Amino acid sequence: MAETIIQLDNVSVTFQQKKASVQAVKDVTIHIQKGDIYGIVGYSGAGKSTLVRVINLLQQPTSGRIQVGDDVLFDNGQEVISTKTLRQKRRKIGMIFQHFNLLYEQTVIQNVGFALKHSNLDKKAMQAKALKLLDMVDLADKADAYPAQLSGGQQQRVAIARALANDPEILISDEATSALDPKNTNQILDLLQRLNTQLGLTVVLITHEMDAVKRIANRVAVMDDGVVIEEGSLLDIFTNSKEPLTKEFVGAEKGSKAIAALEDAHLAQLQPDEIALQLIYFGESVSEPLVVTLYKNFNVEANIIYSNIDVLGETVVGTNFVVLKGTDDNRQKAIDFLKKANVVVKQIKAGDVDHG
Ligand SMILES: Nc1ncnc2c1ncn2[C@@H]1O[C@H](COP(=O)(O)OP(=O)(O)OP(=O)(O)O)[C@@H](O)[C@H]1O
Repeated sequence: MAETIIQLDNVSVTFQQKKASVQAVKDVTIHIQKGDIYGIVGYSGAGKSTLVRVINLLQQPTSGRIQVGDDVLFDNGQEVISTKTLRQKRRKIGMIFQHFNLLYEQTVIQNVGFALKHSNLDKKAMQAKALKLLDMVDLADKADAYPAQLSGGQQQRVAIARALANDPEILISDEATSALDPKNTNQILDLLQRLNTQLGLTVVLITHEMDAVKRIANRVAVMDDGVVIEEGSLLDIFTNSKEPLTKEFVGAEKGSKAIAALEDAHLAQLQPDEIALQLIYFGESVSEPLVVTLYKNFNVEANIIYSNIDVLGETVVGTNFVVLKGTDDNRQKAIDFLKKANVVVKQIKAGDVDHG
């Protein structure tokens, strides 16, 4: 059974400034399961960084409850954990940022070793552990280099090795790929995914890039103006988003334009024996066999108006907008058949645009 590792309940953060107060986080509740790669998406200023900083109480909330693992850190407006336990707890929560925050006058291995200074390891064991961590991020050969001699992606990998020094259970990645080019971005994301699998590391991935989330996250929260406006599994968010901002992030706008075109071209002119549908399918089913099968088995013609294929993590997701033509009975049989084949079927009616 899934085990909740981060539990934020009704968390709010208000910054008091001289003249005004800023409510950066408003009554947010999210529960992150152990082993999740949990994406938090939103535009700049949405409150993402503030929200994740409350996880290890780098930011004190104004109200709400925070539990990490078995420990309640904050409740009823105050810290409910000793300073010592909080310090230990923080070591089990690694963080990486857009700017790598490395020590530039120290070598790569010294940078990683620095994070071990509170461990009980002697110098030799520290050295060995730092090297092992560098090996984990494929940088053992750069141990004696200086950060400035490394690419941005490599520097971020050093930061990841450092963040893993105290064997954390949670890694918070706050826009860690925002300063990197697409190739380095993907390498870092793939590394986070590998660490998630190999170490069972729970990853909280803050980003404004939906592509990053799409590549590795299994759950997603969308934030806007301090509020989590939508939350769900990656597939849900991509195939069944409700909020306009979520749709904007997942690029469903493209789909909605297709629906608009569909409306213009077809919806107004649908014949009594026609129906317009949006079909979403996962994995192997592809449009061609579908069209043939519907015709062969049910004597229903399927006219594909728009088709798109996306890759979400390991899953291929296809979206088709089609017009089915056939008798009422046969169309219904075709729809039943599609649903049985795990295709999500949504009817599109004029004036009732479902962006999906
Ligand atoms: N220490 C602070 N004092 C006052 N206001 C703050 C403070 N930190 C953040 N804010 C405000 O809180 C809001 C949320 O900021 P936050 O950095 O959490 O957003 P974000 O989604 O992480 O954006 P970004 O990616 O740009 O950092 C913003 O309006 C910001 O100006």
